[in-house]
Amino acid sequence: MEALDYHAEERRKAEFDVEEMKIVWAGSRQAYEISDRVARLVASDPVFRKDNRTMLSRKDLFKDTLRKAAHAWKRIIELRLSEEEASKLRFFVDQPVFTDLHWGMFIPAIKGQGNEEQQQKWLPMAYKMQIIGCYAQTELGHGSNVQGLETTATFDPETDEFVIHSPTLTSSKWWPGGLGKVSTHALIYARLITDGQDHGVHGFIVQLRSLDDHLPLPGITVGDIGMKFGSGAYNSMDNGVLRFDHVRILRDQMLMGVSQVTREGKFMQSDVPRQLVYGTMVYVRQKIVADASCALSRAVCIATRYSVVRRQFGSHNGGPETQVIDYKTQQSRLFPLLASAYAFRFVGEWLKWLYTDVTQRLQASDFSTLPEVHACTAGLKSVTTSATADAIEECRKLCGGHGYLSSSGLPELFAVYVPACTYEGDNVVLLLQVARFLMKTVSQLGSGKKPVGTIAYMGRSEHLLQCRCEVERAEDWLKPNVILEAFEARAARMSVTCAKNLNNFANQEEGFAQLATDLAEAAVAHVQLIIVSKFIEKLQQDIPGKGVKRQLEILFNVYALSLLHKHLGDFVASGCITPKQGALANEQLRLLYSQVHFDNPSLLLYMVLLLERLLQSTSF
Ligand SMILES: CCCCCCCCCCCCCCCCCCCCCCCCCC(=O)SCCNC(=O)CCNC(=O)[C@H](O)C(C)(C)COP(=O)(O)OP(=O)(O)OC[C@H]1O[C@@H](n2cnc3c(N)ncnc32)[C@H](O)[C@@H]1OP(=O)(O)O
Ligand SMILES: Cc1cc2nc3c(=O)[nH]c(=O)nc-3n(C[C@H](O)[C@H](O)[C@H](O)COP(=O)(O)OP(=O)(O)OC[C@H]3O[C@@H](n4cnc5c(N)ncnc54)[C@H](O)[C@@H]3O)c2cc1C
Repeated sequence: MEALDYHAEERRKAEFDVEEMKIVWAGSRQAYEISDRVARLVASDPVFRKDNRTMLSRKDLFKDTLRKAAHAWKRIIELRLSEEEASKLRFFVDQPVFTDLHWGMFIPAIKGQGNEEQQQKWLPMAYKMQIIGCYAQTELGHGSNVQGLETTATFDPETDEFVIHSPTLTSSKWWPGGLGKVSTHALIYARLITDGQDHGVHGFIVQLRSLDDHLPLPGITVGDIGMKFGSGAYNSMDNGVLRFDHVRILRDQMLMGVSQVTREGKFMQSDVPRQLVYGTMVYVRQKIVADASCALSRAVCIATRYSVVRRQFGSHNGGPETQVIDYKTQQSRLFPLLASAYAFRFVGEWLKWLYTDVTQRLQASDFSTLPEVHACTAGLKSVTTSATADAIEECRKLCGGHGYLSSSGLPELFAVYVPACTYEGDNVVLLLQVARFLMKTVSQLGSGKKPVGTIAYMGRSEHLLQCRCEVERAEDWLKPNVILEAFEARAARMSVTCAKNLNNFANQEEGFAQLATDLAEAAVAHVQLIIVSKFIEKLQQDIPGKGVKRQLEILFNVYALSLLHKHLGDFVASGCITPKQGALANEQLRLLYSQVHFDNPSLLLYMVLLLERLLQSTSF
């Protein structure tokens, strides 16, 4: 029987309800229906074709992108699509486009940092796309260090204006998406200077190009920064360079929701944390976490299908060669990636809730969860994008030579995805922000301030510092509470060890610099605990559909135990599990991969079809 027919037979036997699994993946029936509907809309529209992208010149690729953006906008208006449907349409168009920054950063920044009048002035034009904005923060000389930005905004009380200027070459704005060719306006971040005093970095709306002929306005030098990694990929985006030569803007073009400058030039810091100026980055980081599961599921879908169809070696008496999916190494490389896609999906769902919650709290001037939201968005963005970028490359390698062909889809997926490890915050820099949050929490343990939320486990560090995992047999590792305690103990012990070692240094800053690598690793342990705990919480929910919950339990165990195996050094070095227990976890992992194999060959195929069917629920 042909392998593919065989699949059809096996697929029919798949022991879980794929339609229900699709809804689990989408988050709700409504979300699934919207995605399915918009996916069909995009797939049936020839304007949105993407099979030619890697063959186009940069200029033709950019023109193609503009055509798609204009057509998409037209379809959104014609069909009166909701924001959620429009967002899905943008997702399925599936290439970096200037609208990402207009809708994803320029508008949210005005909403989050502008006052009422400014929102009423700018948002209607932005929503109608009468103006196109970009988010111009990074400069040639500074990206991670926002407080090091050099562009100046000097208040001139004579004329009630700010003078925007690029004093040095390194102060040139560099990288902003949509800046190179399209944007008419920019939200620029510059040093606010009034009465000779530097008040740090604030946001200003500056018009760059004429709304009549789209030419740069006087004092503005602007252009594209050129080709980027890969052929098609991110080259559909006009990342640009921007310099100001004493450009004058009205005082009310400084975003005044977080701080203000009066007519007399007096700087007023309202009673909100200055870090709200960073709020747009926090918003995008939480979106990037949700997007990671999509990119990862696409790569795993390609690698699974290849692994099922590809045969190599192992032919007996002229019979068919072995499917590469049968190889233990293929399974141990592929299955954790599928499990990660679901893990990132669920933690992304939770993070979206956390972000919505903090937004509501901010409206009531409740800043209590801001530090945790910063740590969670920074940490999860760092860990999920690093893991996803590595996973897409692993999927390429899982597909042999074919994985290197553009037509496999993997090279383009990789080239578009990998900058996610850098933009919206370099992943190492963000981990160090998480570490700062962890050290602050540990330092407050004795103060009686009870840690809450994702850091609550630190309140049980007494216990976690000496507990021993209750694992005598491999199957003990199938208990969620055993896994959770192991991950909590690892995270707590790594943080407390760092905190103790910091005390060996003359000052916190010196200690932080010397122990940065350990601190980053402690941050990863904390973030991986969050992902594991949110997967467990998902499994505690009511999950309808025959066999759906069972499959998710298998995926949870594959995710958690493959992580434990990968970081076994941390777990053993921190003493929370013994080498023997580590070996039992690995044994259980092999059983998870191959338990179907021993039952009977067709069941192995069934496991693969299970993977495929799981993936079908992701690849809408
Ligand atoms: C098809 C067509 C469709 C058409 C139509 C469609 C319609 C469609 C409609 C819908 C379409 C929708 C599309 C949407 C797409 C979205 C995705 C887009 C993709 C993305 C694309 C790419 C975007 C890329 C953009 C970019 O890349 S944009 C630039 C990103 N750049 C960075 O990310 C800089 C990192 N660096 C820093 O963030 C800081 O520099 C630094 C390190 C924190 C130090 O900051 P510093 O001020 O020095 O502070 P510290 O001294 O370290 O800390 C001092 C104290 O403040 C604390 N604290 C620091 N922060 C924060 C903080 N936030 N919050 C709270 N606290 C904080 C810290 O905990 C400490 O607290 P304490 O310990 O004192 O208690
Ligand atoms: C595709 C793409 C799109 C982008 N879009 C935009 C946009 O629309 N708007 C915008 O404003 N910016 C944008 N950026 C810029 C992006 O935000 C920056 O590249 C990013 O913040 C990193 O800053 P940097 O490039 O200056 O690197 P740096 O901050 O100089 O970091 C360089 C290296 O040094 C390391 N490093 C730096 N500081 C530390 C530290 N304290 N401890 C340890 N290691 C450290 C980092 O890990 C990194 O490896 C984009 C970038 C890319 C690649």
